[in-house]
Amino acid sequence: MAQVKICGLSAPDHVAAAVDAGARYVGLVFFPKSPRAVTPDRAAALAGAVPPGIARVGLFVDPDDALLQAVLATVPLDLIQLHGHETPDRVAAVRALTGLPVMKAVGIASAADLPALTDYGLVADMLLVDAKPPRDAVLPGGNGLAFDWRLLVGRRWLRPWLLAGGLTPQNVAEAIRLTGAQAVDVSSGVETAPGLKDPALIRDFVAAAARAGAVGAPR
Ligand SMILES: O=C(O)c1ccccc1N[C@@H]1O[C@H](COP(=O)(O)O)[C@@H](O)[C@H]1O
Repeated sequence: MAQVKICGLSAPDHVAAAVDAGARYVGLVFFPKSPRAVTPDRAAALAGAVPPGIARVGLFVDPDDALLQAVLATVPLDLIQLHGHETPDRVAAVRALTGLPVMKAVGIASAADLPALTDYGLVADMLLVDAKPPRDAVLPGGNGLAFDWRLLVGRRWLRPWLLAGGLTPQNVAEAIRLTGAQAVDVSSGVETAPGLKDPALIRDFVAAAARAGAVGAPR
């Protein structure tokens, strides 16, 4: 059964929908340019409504130490997601600073992007294999863009990984079947407008991922 992360939750009913549907991870975005961004106070209230056993993931884009410390002083997080241009050294530094496991996102557009997953696997606790954003994109992720999943066939990395990028209730089963992903991450694909999560789409997504994972090739 594939595990699911629902990212970009910004309202209590989004969190309730993700929890009720069976998500294993919930994501809170601390990147001001995102339509899903939350303040630390709002995030603290949302994180407080997440039951034990579901990981609260804080998503950051090239954060400085001050931002990480300010958020962590207010918001109980279980995992840090780095979704910018953080170097391997910076990933290691964020782990040391926060004392939390770090998931590093790597953007994929072609086979030339795959070695970065090996490099980051040496320092991160988890990997997020996402679509590479277009050059002029405002957001480095959360754009609803998929990549060619066939690039991942037969690949293995040092760390547990999640597949992301343009996943939807309609395509997640095929993505899992092709890549063998044991965990998937979604934001735009369970929204009716940027930042507006839809409980029915969240339910459909988790159900589709669970069904696909039950018959998919585990790794
Ligand atoms: O969701 C955002 O707003 C976001 C902002 C900045 C960096 C990453 C962001 N989201 C992450 O991107 C993946 C893919 O999103 P999508 O499903 O294609 O919309 C998502 O899973 C988030 O982890």
